[in-house]
Amino acid sequence: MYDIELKRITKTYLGTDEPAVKNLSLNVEKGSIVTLLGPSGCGKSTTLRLLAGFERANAGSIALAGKVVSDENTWIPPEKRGIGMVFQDYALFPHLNVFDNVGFGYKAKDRRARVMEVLELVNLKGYEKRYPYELSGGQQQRVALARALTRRPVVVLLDEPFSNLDADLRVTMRVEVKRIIKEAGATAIFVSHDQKDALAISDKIVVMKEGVVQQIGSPREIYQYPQNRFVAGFVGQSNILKGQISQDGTSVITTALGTVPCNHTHCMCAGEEVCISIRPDSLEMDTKGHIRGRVKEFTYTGEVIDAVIGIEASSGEEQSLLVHIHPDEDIRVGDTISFKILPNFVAVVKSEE
Ligand SMILES: Nc1ncnc2c1ncn2[C@@H]1O[C@H](COP(=O)(O)OP(=O)(O)OP(=O)(O)O)[C@@H](O)[C@H]1O
Repeated sequence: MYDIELKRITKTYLGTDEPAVKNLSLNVEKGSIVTLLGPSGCGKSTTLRLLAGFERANAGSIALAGKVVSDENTWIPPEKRGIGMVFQDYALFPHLNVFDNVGFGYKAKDRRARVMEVLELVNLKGYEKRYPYELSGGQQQRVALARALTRRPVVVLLDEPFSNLDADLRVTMRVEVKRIIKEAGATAIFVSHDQKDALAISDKIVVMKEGVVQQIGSPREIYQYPQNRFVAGFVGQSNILKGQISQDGTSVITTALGTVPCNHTHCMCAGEEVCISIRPDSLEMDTKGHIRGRVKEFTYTGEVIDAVIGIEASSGEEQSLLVHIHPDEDIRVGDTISFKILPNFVAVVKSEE
């Protein structure tokens, strides 16, 4: 059962030529968390606004919990769509305390009990009488989320909810927000331009560029097996190489750096010329490895060493590869290092999206 069904949605704003969203189709299963991920201007906020009913699509249909809310002949206004929203700046009412913010617009008999229930869910019991200015950024976000959940919405929409939080709090709130949404049993759509947020929080990620969906998949699918060059470069780092599938059609690709193993064998034909994406994680230092190169530069980040390795290609030219090296290794610029390639983070990618 899908809680959200978008069918061939197109939206062109008045006075513009190019659609902000082109022919977008997406089904979201009940209780799952989906992130719309992409660079600025890719159409993710427009998609959220179409779902909320703040904008109307030029073509296509939108159904929520099995009921059409927008198509050529149907228009259900935002307040009747059963949607909870969390805005980027939280949009709390400054003159209302936490209890009244969370209970705002909720007039049912169980108001007190329901507000206390959601406050407990977001771990803010005891904060009912505080005003927004008396709360930290993370607490304000919890209030915003609680308010979005009070009316038991079919769908919760969250627009860049982590962008105002500092790095540490962001990591904590990713885990917390996911827990809260799952415990509430809500179906949620996030908008984000941050790949780490998207990978951490989502059941499914929709990668968008210029209004067009590039790939829909689980975080693991998107990271391990990006379908095109854009996804490979936008979600994480990647080395893109040209290669040729081996003539016997096995999962081996011949490149200027030698042969590369690849587990992801979709759309492969023997002898086909392809592009491959090799994540920096799939190159492992190994004295017996057949790829040898010279350290050109590196950055120590604590978790990993980001190194650029210059490798002599079969053409005689030097090719640079981005590699993640264990932070324990004591490498210097100019060192010669050998690598082997692990197939798990190698994918054939389309060059055109
Ligand atoms: N009200 C509007 N009128 C005209 N064009 C608009 C309007 N809102 C957005 N656009 C255009 O539509 C395209 C998609 O914008 P949208 O806000 O959906 O992108 P986004 O991916 O959410 O970007 P950001 O991350 O910067 O918010 C952009 O080219 C933008 O300039």
